[in-house]
Amino acid sequence: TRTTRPQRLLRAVQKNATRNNPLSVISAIDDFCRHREWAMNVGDEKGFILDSVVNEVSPVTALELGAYCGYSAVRIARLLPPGACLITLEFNPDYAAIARQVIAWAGLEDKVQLVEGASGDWIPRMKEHFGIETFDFVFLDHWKDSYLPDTKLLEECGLLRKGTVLLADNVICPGAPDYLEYVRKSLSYESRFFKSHLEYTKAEDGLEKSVYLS
Ligand SMILES: Cc1cc(-c2n[nH]c(CCNC(=O)c3cc(-c4ccc(F)cc4)cc(O)c3O)n2)ccn1
Ligand SMILES: [Mg+2]
Repeated sequence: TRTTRPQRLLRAVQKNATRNNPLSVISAIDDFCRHREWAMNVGDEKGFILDSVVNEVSPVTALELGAYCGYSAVRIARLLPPGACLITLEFNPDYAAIARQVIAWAGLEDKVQLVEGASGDWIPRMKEHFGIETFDFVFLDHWKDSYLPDTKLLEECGLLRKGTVLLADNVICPGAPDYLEYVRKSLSYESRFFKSHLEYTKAEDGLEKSVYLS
């Protein structure tokens, strides 16, 4: 096929969503993924849980690992208080190019900093490059075997503070067993599982919410 799935997803947004209307962008992507082509966005069911955690935390500084097409960046950024910002890391340049356009269509480019590159390279540079002290909220949605090493890296780089909330997607499917064991056993975290389903399917999945106790 000449176009990629992310390109077809973006076209569906530009066709069916209204500019500067984040909810219409979210709906256009969910409709596309449910009725046209499945794609690995966090989706509407887990997205509702993501929304409730973001509203509870009301983060001023937020980090997302794994932007893909920008769906969860739009879900998060639309709920941020004035002056707050989301930094989202995307490894794949093709995904990043689509995510930038989806975020712009939603009118949220002023609240989102999309950075291309690997989480392991960028996390140690967050403080000096973005002037970030600590993150209030971290959404983990990137390579599942990077969840644990990157969480340890965030700790080591002093980017977590007492009360920082980590929310991890896909802890059942595809799964992040080493991460789950770590946050559930560690005395530095208070962890809770939100049972849900893999986006747009009936397969079991869920989100793990872990509060850093320092
Ligand atoms: C900064 C940085 C960023 C990245 C990075 N950027 N973008 C990603 C994408 C990661 N996401 C997934 O792989 C993923 C997969 C599934 C899935 C797939 C197939 C199935 F059959 C069932 C489930 C479902 C999901 O919800 C997922 O999120 N990684 C990597 C490294 N460094
Ligand atoms: Mg995911």
